[in-house]
Amino acid sequence: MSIATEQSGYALNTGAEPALELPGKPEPLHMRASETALVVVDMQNAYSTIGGYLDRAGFDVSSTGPVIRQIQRAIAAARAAGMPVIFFQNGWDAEYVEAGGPGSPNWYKSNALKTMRKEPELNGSLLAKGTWDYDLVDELKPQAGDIVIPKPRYSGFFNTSFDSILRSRGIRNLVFTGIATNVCVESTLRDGFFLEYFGVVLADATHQAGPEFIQQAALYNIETFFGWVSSTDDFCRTFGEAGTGAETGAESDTDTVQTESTTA
Ligand SMILES: C/C(=C/NC(N)=O)C(=O)O
Repeated sequence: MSIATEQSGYALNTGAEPALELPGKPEPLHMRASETALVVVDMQNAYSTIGGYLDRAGFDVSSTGPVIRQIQRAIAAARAAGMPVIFFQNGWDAEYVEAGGPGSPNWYKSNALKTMRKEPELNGSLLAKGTWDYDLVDELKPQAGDIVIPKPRYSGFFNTSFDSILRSRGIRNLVFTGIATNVCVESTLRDGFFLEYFGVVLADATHQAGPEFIQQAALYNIETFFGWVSSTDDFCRTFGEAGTGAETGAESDTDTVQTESTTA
């Protein structure tokens, strides 16, 4: 069985662009580049660099290097195919107002907030806008034409402009990369599922927060209940590998769409 995500009579689709088959589990998907976005979830120092939040909170981030390289390849392919690349950046204002206080479950469940309460000297340094921890990693800087969306909670749909950005562009398919598979990637893909978006994870371009079996559990959940699982190779082969990805590290804020986050 295969799934065709194109809709007949869709306003922004002239029908001239063929739907391409992306291999995946439990079955391949048929999608047009013009109806698809590559989503790069929270590739910040906090989540993938030694000394960042996850590392300080006791999670293993020692094997995120290959994930960064796969994301570079996926970004290069998406840009070459004319597909929007949407970067999420997770975190809050410097005073943590957006994180929510004791009236918010986030105050109790965020391991960043918990770590800072345990080690007060870290206060202000984890996931705060304007800090190294909040910054996207050097290898994955947005370029002109990319979209950057700050988000205050695990799901990229919550209190952000994500849904409006997607709907205004006629995007129906979301191809996910980033960290962490079992937290922000899965949360965003799940919310997208409820909003009728087709979500695909490139397994080797994601990394979990927790032991390796958590990665497998998240992928099982996605493949079985909420979406599809594919690979960077398949994505690049389907949409056209473009270069090595080395050029994706070049920083350029010109023309990058930086959307506002709302206060939690
Ligand atoms: C644990 C965690 C995960 N974030 C993410 N980007 O998946 C956090 O933000 O505390």
